[in-house]
Amino acid sequence: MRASQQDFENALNQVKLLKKDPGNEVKLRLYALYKQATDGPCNMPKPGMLDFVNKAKWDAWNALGSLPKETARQNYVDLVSSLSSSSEAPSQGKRGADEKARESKDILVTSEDGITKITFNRPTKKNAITSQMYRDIILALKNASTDNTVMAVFTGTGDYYCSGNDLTNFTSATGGIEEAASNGAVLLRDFVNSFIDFPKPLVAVVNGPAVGISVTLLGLFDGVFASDRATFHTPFSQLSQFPEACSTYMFPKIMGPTKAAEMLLFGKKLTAREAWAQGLVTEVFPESTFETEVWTRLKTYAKLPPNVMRISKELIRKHEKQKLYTVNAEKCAAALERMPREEYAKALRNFLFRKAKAKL
Ligand SMILES: CCCC/C=C/CC(=O)SCCNC(=O)CCNC(=O)[C@H](O)C(C)(C)COP(=O)(O)OP(=O)(O)OC[C@H]1O[C@@H](n2cnc3c(N)ncnc32)[C@H](O)[C@@H]1OP(=O)(O)O
Repeated sequence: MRASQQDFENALNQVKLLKKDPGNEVKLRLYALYKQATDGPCNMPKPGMLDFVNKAKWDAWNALGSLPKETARQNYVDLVSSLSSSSEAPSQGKRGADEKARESKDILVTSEDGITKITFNRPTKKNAITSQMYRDIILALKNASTDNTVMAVFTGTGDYYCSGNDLTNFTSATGGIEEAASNGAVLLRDFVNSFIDFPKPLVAVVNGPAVGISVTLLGLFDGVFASDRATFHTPFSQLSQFPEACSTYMFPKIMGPTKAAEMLLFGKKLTAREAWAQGLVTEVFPESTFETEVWTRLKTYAKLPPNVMRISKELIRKHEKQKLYTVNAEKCAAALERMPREEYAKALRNFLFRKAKAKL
């Protein structure tokens, strides 16, 4: 099958997220194929002998002669796909071997009655998600995809469901904010893809306030059961960040564009009942009976025929999957290229030093 314009655009985003520098030779080839696919055969005057960089680029493009645009586009997509898989394969192999045995204290994974329960378990930090927790969740979902789990359920320990990304995650990166942004973008892409790909029913038991990525992800869940104590807050503009987890696509679909903008642009915090009225939450329960009622319900659902639920989910998700990957890759690329670094750094400083300021 020929690569479409959309495949080409996905590949352009994919290149920005490569974990390893592919080297000059490959970069020249990518440049040449890109130019051929977009502008056609080389039409630039030859640079002078001493203009080494532009001369090398011109040579690579010119060498493609009259290769048709469509073929160049296909070759570009194929080359990026081979680079993406070769840069990911070794680390995934390694991860599979040593992470399986890892005990995670901040993400608890238990299995009972066909339900794999994945618990944010860092209550002293309101269950903020560290880089390791992202990796633990990717692994937990991968395992639950293939073992005898019927459904996976997320919940939190303590008074919060989850306070979102740990804002100190990338402040200690040795390579500064650029390295932090690049590592964060790759981790985020893999993390969100693991929710897009999860093949079985996925449910959130929102026991308390939810912030940031723990809210945006809910658009990818099949059921969201909330205590009436829960709130839903996405303060992205306040933090100089862009909404992630495909929420720019899913939230307008779920609640309509103006209500989605109220959350994602203006950071309006919703009560559980408001979130239910917008369609983000399936059902709200009184705090006093929340745990008993929800878990009784989920145990009943987990007795439904697993294969039928899996195939139904596949039929529901199938037409959206490619779109979701694209939206996810776009957001990660935007975080790398378009995030206003100064404003973000200022928002982080405000959070990190807020307690000291409050004492003044
Ligand atoms: C690679 C993937 C990148 C994905 C990006 C995702 C984007 C997001 O998720 S954006 C959302 C980020 N989250 C926030 O902005 C919330 C920040 N936290 C707060 O506003 C408040 O802590 C709170 C409203 C959640 C709770 O306030 P409260 O006064 O009740 O408690 P605190 O004393 O503030 O918190 C207790 C303790 O927990 C630490 N903490 C809470 N949330 C976070 C967090 N998100 N990151 C890091 N640390 C957090 C807080 O600093 C306190 O720690 P100390 O007791 O050590 O001071």
